[in-house]
Amino acid sequence: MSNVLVTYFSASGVTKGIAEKIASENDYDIFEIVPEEIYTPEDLDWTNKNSRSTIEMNDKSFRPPIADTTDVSGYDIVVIGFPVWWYTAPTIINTFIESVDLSGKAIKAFCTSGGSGIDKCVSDLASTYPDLDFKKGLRLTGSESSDKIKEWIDD
Ligand SMILES: Cc1cc2nc3c(=O)[nH]c(=O)nc-3n(C[C@H](O)[C@H](O)[C@H](O)COP(=O)(O)O)c2cc1C
Repeated sequence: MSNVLVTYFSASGVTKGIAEKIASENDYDIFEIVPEEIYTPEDLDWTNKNSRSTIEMNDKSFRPPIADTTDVSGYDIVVIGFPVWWYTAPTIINTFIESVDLSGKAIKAFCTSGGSGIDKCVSDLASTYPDLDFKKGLRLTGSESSDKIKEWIDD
């Protein structure tokens, strides 16, 4: 049996609900990636080119500071959940990835979104971190069966 850690970032609660469900149903440990400065609804306004999220996502080298990190050394599989922002993972996911040692671990990314898929998110992360082992990702809406999610994690 593999040791699984579920990590996630969630700005408005959707990803959080799904991550908590995955962790509680399977008895996995869970870690929330919390920004040092919480995103306000104004920060998340993607229709405003001057909002915090728009400005941040226009500079893919920016790393939004996180309040805390965690020890991933005891896990074989690290799940990373996030909302899609501008067709990819929010850069706070990069902050987290760079704060831990994920080498040798199977990384399983899942996203929630308004419709955008996970594949570009995973390929963007894989090209930024070519030495890490990103497995096939999954876009979740909350209506998927627990079995389907478990199968994806165990695959
Ligand atoms: C700044 C920003 C950019 C977004 N960009 C996309 C996008 O490119 N494609 C998409 O389908 N949804 C996009 N969304 C919608 C979110 O991915 C979706 O609402 C997600 O489920 C929110 O998750 P959360 O509540 O865990 O933060 C965006 C939302 C925000 C705030």
